[in-house]
Order: sequence, then structure tokens, then C-alpha cells
Amino acid sequence: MADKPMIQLKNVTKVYDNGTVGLNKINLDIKKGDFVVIVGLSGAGKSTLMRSINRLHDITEGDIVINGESITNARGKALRLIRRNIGMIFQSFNLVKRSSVLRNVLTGRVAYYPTWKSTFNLFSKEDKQKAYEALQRVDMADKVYSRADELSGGQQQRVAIARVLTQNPKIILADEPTASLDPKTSRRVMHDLKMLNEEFGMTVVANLHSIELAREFGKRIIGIRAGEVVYDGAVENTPQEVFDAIYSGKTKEEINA
Ligand SMILES: Nc1ncnc2c1ncn2[C@@H]1O[C@H](COP(=O)(O)OP(=O)(O)OP(=O)(O)O)[C@@H](O)[C@H]1O
Repeated sequence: MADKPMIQLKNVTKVYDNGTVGLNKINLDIKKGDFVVIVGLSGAGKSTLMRSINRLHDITEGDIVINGESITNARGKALRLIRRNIGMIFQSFNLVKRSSVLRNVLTGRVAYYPTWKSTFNLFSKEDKQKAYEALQRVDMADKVYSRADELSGGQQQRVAIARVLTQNPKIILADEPTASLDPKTSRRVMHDLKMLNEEFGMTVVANLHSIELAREFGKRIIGIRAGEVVYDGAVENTPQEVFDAIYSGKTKEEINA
């Protein structure tokens, strides 16, 4: 029997309180180990999709299933356990700026501790070792005691990647991970995400604004427009004209013509 999907969206609709439809009846299965690139114009619903998957937003209708478990109505410990398997990478890095690189990376382990231990920073020796090794993987071990706000944007994003590696989730949601970075640094960060995908088998879902990066690093491309899926295909089978059409926000009919 085929593996169950790592992420499943079943008829998912998200309507914001002001009536804006963020997602409109989305159905998607994302398989384990995939590298999915989500593409669409500003306002298409990409961030809404990401935020719905780990339930930073509650959806209005439908169901989202993570590795066989519904996150839609999960509560308390069950929700925490599902979320532990979902790592986030943000455009703005989301590091604690005044803390050291090591402490930032160790926060990837917080979900594995009772609250009181993580509050008092009582991380085990093993976890400190894990954090250090993760920093080595992204070539940031020499900055382990630097303060996060002493680093460049690209370095901060690599620390965020080390944090997610230390968390050891099954899924990584990367919301415009390279939007604040120059082209060379962007490729470096994408290489690090590729490493998490290929060496650690993590399933990656990334919003990307760059066609070149989507083509080079994505395995599957999903186009979104007005909260709906307008294209879904393997990157290797998607011709350049179709890429251009998705990126320019064309309709489903125009893209698939
Ligand atoms: N908190 C909110 N309240 C009301 N409407 C919202 C909210 N967040 C997003 N929206 C609306 O939902 C739609 C989808 O927004 P979303 O942020 O998901 O788009 P996006 O594709 O990620 O855009 P961008 O590329 O600019 O980040 C837009 O019309 C947006 O204005």
C-alpha cells in the first residue's frame, strides 16, 4: 500500500474575520520527502496556506492531516506533539536577537522539554552537542557564542536552519526564506534546505518568489491564485512558459492551455 501523505488538505477553506477568502476549497496531498514550491502573486494565499498547515491560523472548513493525524481540532498535548514535527523558516529569521547563536539553536529543542526546564535553560549536554553539530552543518560553528544581532541576514537564516535541524521535525514550512537575502546568499540558504530534505528526509514546503530558485531546488510546483490551486506538477515536467504563466498570476485555464 502507498505511504500515507505527510500533509493532506481536504477541502480546506479559510475565510478571515473581515470576509476575505484566503483559501478556497483546497485539496492537496504532499508526500514524505517531497520539496514543494508554492508560487503565486502577492495576496494569492501562500502565507495563509503555510499558516494553516501548522495551525497558526484556524481554518473555516475542511481538514488538515499531518502524517495521519488531524491538526484541525487537536488540543493540548496532541497539538504540541503534531507541531513538534513541523519546523518553520521565516523571511525575517525570527531569532531572539539579544541571545547567543547557541541559545537560539537550542530553542529548537524546547518542545522536547517540560516548560519549567526550558524556562531555566536546563538543556542537556546531548542537546547542546546536537545544537553545535547543527551549526557545523551550516558552517556557523565559529559563531556559536556570538549574539544573533551581530550576524548578517544570511548568517541569521543559517542559524534558523540549524535551529530547525535541532528540532528534527518531519516537515519544514519555509515562508519566503530568501526574500530578504541577496542572490548568492539565497542559493546558500536553499542549499541548506536541500540538505535537510535529502540527507534528513524532511518534507519541505517553501514559498519562493524566484523562478530560478524554484526551478533549481523544487521537485513539485503548486501555483496558487485567489486561494485556489491553479497548477500542480513536477518541476522537471513544467516548461518555462508554464513557470512564467504561474509566476505572472495567470488563471488556471490560461496556464493549462
Ligand atoms: N489577518 C488577515 N485578515 C484579513 N485578511 C487577510 C489576513 N491575512 C491575509 N489576508 C488576506 O488574505 C489573502 C491572502 O493573503 P496571503 O498573505 O496568504 O497572501 P500571499 O500569497 O502570502 O501574499 P504575499 O506574497 O504578499 O505574502 C489576501 O487577500 C490578504 O489580504
